[in-house]
Amino acid sequence: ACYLSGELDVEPGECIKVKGKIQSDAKGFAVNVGKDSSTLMLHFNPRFDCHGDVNTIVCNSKEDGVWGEEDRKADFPFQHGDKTEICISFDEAEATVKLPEAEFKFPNRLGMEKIEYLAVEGDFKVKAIKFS
Ligand SMILES: CCCO[C@@H]1O[C@H](CO)[C@@H](O[C@@H]2O[C@H](CO)[C@H](O)[C@H](OCc3cn(Cc4cccc(C#CCN)c4)nn3)[C@H]2O)[C@H](O)[C@H]1NC(C)=O
Repeated sequence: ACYLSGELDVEPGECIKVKGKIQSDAKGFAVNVGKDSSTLMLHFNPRFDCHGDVNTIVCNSKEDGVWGEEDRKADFPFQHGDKTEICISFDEAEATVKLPEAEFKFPNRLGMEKIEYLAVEGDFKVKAIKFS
């Protein structure tokens, strides 16, 4: 897992680019952004085969340690072993996850005004993280 926490200050309109490689035997991985590990604007969790889900992206928020309502996306633009770049940005209404060939939206349920915490977990090898 790779965590950057507490010292980030990503504001609306700015983006976090996480570049890396999905492991060839990946079961799943997650990119979490928010205030800290208990307060997440977005838990972006592509599942190849875990928790009973196959090739499904599960998104959720977390408020004071309590998960919100899950949002399962229709598209699954990932394959084992893929190199990819995940760009996360947000505004007062929603978070946007831009991938090379897909884009997902998730409501900014907590009305967060900045991202101070980033964590990448699971079967994803981080090559670079850029803020722009
Ligand atoms: C049908 C009745 C029951 O319903 C199920 O109930 C489960 C428990 O609530 C939910 O699952 C939880 O869902 C939550 C989002 O909502 C979260 O993803 C949370 O995981 C947090 C978490 C993150 N990490 C780190 C990490 C991340 C990714 C990869 C790895 C790896 C690896 C090495 N191969 C490790 N560890 N734990 C998950 O447990 C299911 O979706 C839900 N299913 C449905 C259909 O509703």
